[in-house]
Amino acid sequence: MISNTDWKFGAEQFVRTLPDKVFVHCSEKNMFRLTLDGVDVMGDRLAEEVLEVIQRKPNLQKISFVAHSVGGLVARYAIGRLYRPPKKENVEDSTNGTSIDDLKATIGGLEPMNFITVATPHLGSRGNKQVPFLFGVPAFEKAANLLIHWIFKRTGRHLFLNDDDEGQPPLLKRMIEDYGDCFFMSALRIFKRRVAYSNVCYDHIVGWRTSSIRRTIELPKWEDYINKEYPHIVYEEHCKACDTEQSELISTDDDSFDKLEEELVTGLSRLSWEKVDASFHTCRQRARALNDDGFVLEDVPHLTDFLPHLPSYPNPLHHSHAYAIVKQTFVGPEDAVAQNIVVHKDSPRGVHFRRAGPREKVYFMPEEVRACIVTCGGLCPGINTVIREIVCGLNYMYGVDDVLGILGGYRGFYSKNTINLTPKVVNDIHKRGGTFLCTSRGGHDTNKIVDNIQDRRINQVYIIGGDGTQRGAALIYKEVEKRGLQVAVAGIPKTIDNDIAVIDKSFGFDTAVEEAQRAINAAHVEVESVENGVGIVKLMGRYSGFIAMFATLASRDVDCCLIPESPFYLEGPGGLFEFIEQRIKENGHMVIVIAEGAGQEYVAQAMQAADERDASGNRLLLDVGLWLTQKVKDHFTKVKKMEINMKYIDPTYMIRAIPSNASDNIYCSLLAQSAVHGAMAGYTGFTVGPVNSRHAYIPIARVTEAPNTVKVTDRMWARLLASTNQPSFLNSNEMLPM
Ligand SMILES: Nc1ncnc2c1ncn2[C@@H]1O[C@H](COP(=O)(O)OP(=O)(O)O)[C@@H](O)[C@H]1O
Ligand SMILES: O=P(O)(O)OC[C@H]1O[C@](O)(COP(=O)(O)O)[C@@H](O)[C@@H]1O
Ligand SMILES: [Mg+2]
Repeated sequence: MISNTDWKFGAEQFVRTLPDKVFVHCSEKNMFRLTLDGVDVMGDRLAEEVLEVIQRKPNLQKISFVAHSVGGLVARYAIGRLYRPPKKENVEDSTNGTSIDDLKATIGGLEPMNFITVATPHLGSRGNKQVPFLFGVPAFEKAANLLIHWIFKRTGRHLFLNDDDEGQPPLLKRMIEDYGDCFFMSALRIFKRRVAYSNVCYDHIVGWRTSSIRRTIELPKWEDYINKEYPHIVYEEHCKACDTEQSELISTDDDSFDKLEEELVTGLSRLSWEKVDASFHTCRQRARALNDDGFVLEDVPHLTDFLPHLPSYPNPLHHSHAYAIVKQTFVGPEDAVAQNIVVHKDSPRGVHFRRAGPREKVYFMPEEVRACIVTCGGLCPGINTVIREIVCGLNYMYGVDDVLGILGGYRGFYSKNTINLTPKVVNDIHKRGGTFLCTSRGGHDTNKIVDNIQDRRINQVYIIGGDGTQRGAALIYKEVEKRGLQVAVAGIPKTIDNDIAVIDKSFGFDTAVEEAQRAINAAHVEVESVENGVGIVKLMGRYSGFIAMFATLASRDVDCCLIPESPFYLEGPGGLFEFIEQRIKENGHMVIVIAEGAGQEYVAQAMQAADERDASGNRLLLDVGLWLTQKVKDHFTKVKKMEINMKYIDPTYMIRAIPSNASDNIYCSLLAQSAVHGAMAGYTGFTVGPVNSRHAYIPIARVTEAPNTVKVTDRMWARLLASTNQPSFLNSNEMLPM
């Protein structure tokens, strides 16, 4: 849905692009309920408004119209009123004696240039699938025809072609001729270009045919068309003027044939039109849907979306000796990464993301780049590797040497201190855990951050952080776009919990799983060495139990794994106590791994704790490991009168604080390089990450809209249950009192 604000924004951008050359007036005379007054009444108002503007701005020479929806019809009516025919008294050309038009026809005295309509119902809206939300059901369309004037008043009658002012033909029919003192067609004809933009799908009010002035039988070959620059444009056609006589009208017995509609198509086709079909298939960012095979590109924004005249330069990698031998140095402009790689023979190709990597052209001169890096949220192994590789990647691959480290998370943007990051400064940091730049939660103020970006003349922002951080990055990108700044915003997803959607896994997760083995192993050694030993290991995982699940699967020493996604209960048949007893009897000991977010409601109940939040708004977790240890101990000593040896290990922060392992180090380097390539190539508002093992640029909203959680209905969880043979706690709905 395009709103008033969107148009105002577009107008501002247009003026910004051509300062002093254009004046844009956004019509104000037909707002709100005034839109119900009828196309003619609104057209008269618009004509008056245009004349007032022309009077106020005597230097104007040319005029163009950009009109949306019914506004396109109103504008067509208005130009019919504003048309000024060529002056009659033609001047005699003294050189060859021929007569020439000294003055051409005008629109209100100005030279007509572009007449652009966007989703305008040129053929009206009655029947024949012209209003998609009526689903093409004739009964609905007939009912709408009868009822429309109750809702949309006079405008409704005009759109449904059932107006008959004093026996005159419907207005839209009158508008395909010069009619009375309105020069509808003459006016439209004298514009240099007429352009009709239409939505191929997902426009529930104005169908594709009526907005693109086409007959049902005229289906364009969308599948053969590719627009590399604007992927949401799925077809463009220059239709020449076609002067068909009314008698030659195409006629058919088909029910859907509507004579009046046919007359409108024929009438308007007497003029040439540029027709542009757009598809915003997923309603997310830029996306392109090709009609036949269901290929969808969920694209990321590019700086040229809002700075169309940004110059580009050859990628310096053209001259890199390292890349000289690579067969394909640059990623192809059409390369995409499929989100789903398991498909059926006939299934649509589905969602794809733009493949990450270096591009032929870059939109920054290396010496003009001032980049900054910020790290936010909790720690995670590998952050320093990402920082190091952004700095080195920018420097070694693109010759950028101005990189600032923002200290202490988002709030570091407001502090005076930054640190200059050079390859030398960051040379060894990947060997250390934590973040060289420090981090924080909370303190995100979009406007203040973007003010600082502007003040410091930063033009590339690399933001390393989890879901909260990426939400903040999306706001920064939006504000940058609103201000029209040449600033690329790149997000690098970080979280030890692996709770970020779309990407295969987050960096540091592997390291965490590996490190968790040491704690599990310690617990196992401890409980094996005593009688009736029960070990509990708490691992991180606020909402997602991935670390617990993978650590359990990897270790094989774990008897039971508890995660937030799979509720458990303690007492009664199928409960945890029963299982512990059984395992102790069988093996003499047992090990439980519990993710910190599991069973929180029980702990909160037991401790009568209030719902507390951290500075970022994340729920503060209660210590479920401690609670469970106490519960198990109480149950066996007090109820079962059985001596057990409890060992509780909480290695959470120890795991998070270590440097990344070898495979995470490589992963972090690739992430950083992909981010650098993306920003240099002018992409912005993106998160980078591997999708089915290939790095891709993903719209930020896609990774933040829902967290990645363990699907207990997937085979992976079944594998875990099979490996531990623990209860599935599936009858947890019939939970017994704790
Ligand atoms: N919805 C949000 N909008 C803007 N900024 C946010 C949002 N959620 C979190 N942030 C900011 O992102 C940073 C890190 O968020 P947090 O949730 O603590 O960690 P993580 O990004 O690792 O999930 C904090 O500075 C916080 O203020
Ligand atoms: O104590 P802190 O530093 O606030 O962090 C604790 C939380 O951070 C996490 O590591 C997740 O951090 P993020 O939200 O930054 O990804 C959780 O596993 C844990 O619950
Ligand atoms: Mg988070």
